[in-house]
Amino acid sequence: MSLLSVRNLVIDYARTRALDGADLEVTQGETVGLVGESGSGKSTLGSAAGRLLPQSARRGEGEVLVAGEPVFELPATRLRHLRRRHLGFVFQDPIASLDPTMRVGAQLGLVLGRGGDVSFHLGRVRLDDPRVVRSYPHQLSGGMAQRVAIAMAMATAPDLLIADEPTAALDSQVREEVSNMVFSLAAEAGTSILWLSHDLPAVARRCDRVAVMYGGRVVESGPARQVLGNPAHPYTAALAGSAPAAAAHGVRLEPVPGRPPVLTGPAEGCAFAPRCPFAEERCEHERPAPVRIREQDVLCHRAADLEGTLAQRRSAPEVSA
Ligand SMILES: Nc1ncnc2c1ncn2[C@@H]1O[C@H](COP(=O)(O)OP(=O)(O)OP(=O)(O)O)[C@@H](O)[C@H]1O
Ligand code: NI
Repeated sequence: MSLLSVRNLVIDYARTRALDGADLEVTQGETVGLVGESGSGKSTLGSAAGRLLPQSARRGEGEVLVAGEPVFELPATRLRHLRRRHLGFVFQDPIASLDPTMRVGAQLGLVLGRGGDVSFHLGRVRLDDPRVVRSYPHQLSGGMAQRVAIAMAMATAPDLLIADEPTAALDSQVREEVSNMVFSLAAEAGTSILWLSHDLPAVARRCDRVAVMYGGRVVESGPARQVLGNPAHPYTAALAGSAPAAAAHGVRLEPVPGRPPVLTGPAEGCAFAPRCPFAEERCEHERPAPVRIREQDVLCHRAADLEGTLAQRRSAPEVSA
């Protein structure tokens, strides 16, 4: 069953078009990596799932269903219920997501409600030290604060956890530990994960499926190893081709020559066309409709012609970093 269903979602911030018709499905129990360069719309899509967008955001078209409920149409009480029962969020900056004026134990206690076992939930993220319960967020290291945030997000065993680069700000040793924690807690609870990330190798290792964003749309999605190992979209091929090198140097992905678009309205054609080595005339003027290539859903006019050629092209000079 589809737990999260995003259909043709259009989101604008004043003059910036952040989502330009994004589609995404997450089913029960699966882990989905959401990848793409900075500004491609990952955070906007993740936040839209809980209608947690900033005030300035406007939904133009499309819908978001969580457990079948239309998130943007719900009255406040049902929306609160949905967020509390079905969704969990963790963000990049754990300190900012915690209340600075409240001790950790008290915050977790609020989420758990009466009779909730605070030390049990802290124990699950290996923070059994009683001093943690009495600490204020700023007294914790980044890794500890993120574990508190994870304990809070997972305390209610949500159906879906949306994790927006929760390890990006952490040291590399802590990063692996925190990722392991999220994925094992979610597996135990049967929680699906939408994992927003720049770390392609980690997504390939951990996620069942991956969705690749470009210019506010999901341009390719499918089984993670298929999509990243045998891409059907030229953008995925470029991204996957340079990922290991980029990850090894600990830098954020900057894989494809040229700059990603900043849209101010609907893209006229394929947003990747100006950077695409395979673009034809129609790519500039016609918006690509989804096509199915093997196990992948792809937004590319040339996907069928290019089938089977992109995996080898990963080392070709025009698409590598
Ligand atoms: N609050 C905001 N106000 C105005 N524009 C915004 C706001 N948040 C995001 N944007 C713009 O919307 C587009 C999508 O941004 P978003 O943060 O969703 O991308 P992202 O893929 O999460 O990027 P990153 O990898 O850097 O986190 C970008 O052009 C960004 O500048
Ligand atoms: Ni983001």
